Amino acid sequence: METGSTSEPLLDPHMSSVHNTDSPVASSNWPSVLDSLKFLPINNLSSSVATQNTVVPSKLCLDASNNAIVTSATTSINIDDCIGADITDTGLLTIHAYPQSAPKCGSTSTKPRPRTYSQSTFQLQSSDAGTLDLPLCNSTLLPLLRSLCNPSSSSNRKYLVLVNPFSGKKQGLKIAQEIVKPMLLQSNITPIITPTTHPGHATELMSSPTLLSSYDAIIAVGGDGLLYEMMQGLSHRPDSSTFLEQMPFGIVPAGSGNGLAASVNSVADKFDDTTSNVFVICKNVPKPADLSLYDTSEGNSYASFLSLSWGIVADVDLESEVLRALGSLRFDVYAVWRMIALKQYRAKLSYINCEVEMPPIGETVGEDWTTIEDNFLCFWALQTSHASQGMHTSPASKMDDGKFHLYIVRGKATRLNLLTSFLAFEDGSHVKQKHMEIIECTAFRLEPLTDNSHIDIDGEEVEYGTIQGQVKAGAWRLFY
Ligand SMILES: Nc1ncnc2c1ncn2[C@@H]1O[C@H](COP(=O)(O)OP(=O)(O)OP(=O)(O)O)[C@@H](O)[C@H]1O
Repeated sequence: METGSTSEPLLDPHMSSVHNTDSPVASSNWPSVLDSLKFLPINNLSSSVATQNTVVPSKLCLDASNNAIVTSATTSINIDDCIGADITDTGLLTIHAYPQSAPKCGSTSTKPRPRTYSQSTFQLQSSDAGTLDLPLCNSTLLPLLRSLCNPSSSSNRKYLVLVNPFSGKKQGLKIAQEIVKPMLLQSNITPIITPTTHPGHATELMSSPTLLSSYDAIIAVGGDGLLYEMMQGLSHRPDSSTFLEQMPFGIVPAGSGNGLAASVNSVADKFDDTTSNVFVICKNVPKPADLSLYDTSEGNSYASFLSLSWGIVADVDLESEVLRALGSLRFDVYAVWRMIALKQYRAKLSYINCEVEMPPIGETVGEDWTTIEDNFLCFWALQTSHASQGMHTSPASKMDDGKFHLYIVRGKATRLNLLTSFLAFEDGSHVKQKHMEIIECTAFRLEPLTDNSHIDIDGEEVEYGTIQGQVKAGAWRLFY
């Protein structure tokens, strides 16, 4: 709870105008029930009886100029931090908020800070000492507060929360039970927590014909691999494109890479932690995000939301599986080893940067495509800003720009060049390095001419050989 607001609150719940009046019910939209209510702040529920005699009841108002709910001369709650509200049978009103922690003393940094739970509870009372009209509070005050927290929310929402219990350090179920569930409940959303029981389970679940009618959103608690499995099921549904346009998705990080979760926090300007990802979901604003579709020479197709890598990045990602117990440290340890035992990878790369009908994979690309054949060390096609937590690999990527950004290091670069790039991925400064080529395109085809690597889509290995991909701009809806 933030304190310190002493100004007289303004009273327009839709914040469209300023009402210069002493009356707490200045707008016709503001429910008249507020006229008949007093709000007794209760900071500590266990001492509520004692405090009722000493705390002065106040009115509840909206301070439009500060975007805050004001409940006394000294107490205001920033609406942007609120995710929900509820009223108990005994008339206790609780507003659930996740304000950012206070900046360190003397700090001028504008970087996002972690959010922690702040509960503001009030005993509702009738202002004329009569009986509290609880049904009226529930039908007027509560919907108003909930709509302030989540303007586009509806009641009775049910979210499927799919959890991979074996992601990363195997914390998925704990995160779902201890962070996701309470925050969704505070937002008046019913979570249906469903653990996966085997690899491929998420793909199977996403083909269910009743998904759309059963849930209002689907939340993945795991690594990028869980969402990748879900996406393969979703992209092969007969109603795939309409389903993806209608169903909102959320990501909660519990894996070792968590590239999409980090990208979401980055574009939402949130501190990169689990609470921020769930907070973004609770604020309930799904937006269009890009998907890409890949075809392989073996006739398979894959949907992807994050990246395709070949060369050293794919080798590090896939071969480091043996070090899974190290969590995200496995990538650093294995990257050092791969740089010592450096390999050259040869390929033909073709790309185009406009809307295009993809040629069949066995046919040559059109004349308007650019083609290069060379030795490479690194080839990384990125769609989002972060390939994993702490790796700002594609600062120029937007969630819905309809583009791949190809990050390429050719074979003539040195070990030192490569090392400086890997170190610079953390803050995104590799984009300034001479040996790092960046190509923006809407589609590309990669034809490996050596068989000494892997192809990795969103962290998962696919068959090795010619592969081509095209971005489908804004093809799915994601909370970010
Ligand atoms: N119940 C399960 N038991 C064993 N493996 C599972 C289960 N559910 C899913 N998996 C597999 O776990 C693999 C890894 O999943 P996930 O991506 O969630 O975690 P991660 O690899 O640690 O994270 P990241 O992809 O971000 O690096 C997936 O390929 C999936 O097939």
